[in-house]
Amino acid sequence: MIVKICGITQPQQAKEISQLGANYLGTIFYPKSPRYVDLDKIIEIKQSLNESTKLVVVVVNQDEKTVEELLYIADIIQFHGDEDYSFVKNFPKDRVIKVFRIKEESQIKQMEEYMKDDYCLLLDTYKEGMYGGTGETIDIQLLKKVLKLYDKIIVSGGLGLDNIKEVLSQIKPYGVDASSKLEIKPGIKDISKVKQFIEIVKSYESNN
Ligand SMILES: O=C(O)c1ccccc1NCC(=O)[C@H](O)[C@H](O)COP(=O)(O)O
Repeated sequence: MIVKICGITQPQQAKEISQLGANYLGTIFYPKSPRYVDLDKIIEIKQSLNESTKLVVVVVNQDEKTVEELLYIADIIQFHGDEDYSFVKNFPKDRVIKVFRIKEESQIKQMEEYMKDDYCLLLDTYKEGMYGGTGETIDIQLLKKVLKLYDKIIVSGGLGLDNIKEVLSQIKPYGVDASSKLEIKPGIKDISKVKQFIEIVKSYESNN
């Protein structure tokens, strides 16, 4: 099971979290986010990672040229905005995570073309006026309906030490993603919480 720790802003923390065994490490290339990092910082963070940790750069409605440039640095681009399939299909699908902020079952239809083409999807909490990093727990019942249809799903949205065991007792996703509940303040992770989160997920995976 993939463990993605997102919203990293400091190279030193990136190094520590990479060494703790995170599979993916996310950086936010979206200026309105309190976790925003610019290209220079993303490069510094990339240089801090060990070989086994992939760098994910999160974008929101970014232009095609910028995404192409980001792909020289990022291992994976996470489309967290309103990007449609016609835009997303321009990029190598093994280096793409497409996000759906889920609020109703009717959205499943929009996922179908991505499912057909074996994209990795990330399902996040829907919150009006926010693209991500809400800290609010995702609708588990709706999540279960999607997981019945497709495996390659990273689950996100308000995951933390208070709920990860309960969530994993109900679902076995392709991956999990966490950000704000593992922070001291936006963009600054609580390394002890991150360590515990990764240990819980990895031990759950090996015992089930
Ligand atoms: O984290 C942000 O500030 C953010 C802002 C805008 C778009 C995406 C953002 N985060 C992307 C992620 O993948 C987060 O990990 C995901 O939304 C879950 O966040 P949280 O509920 O805080 O764990």
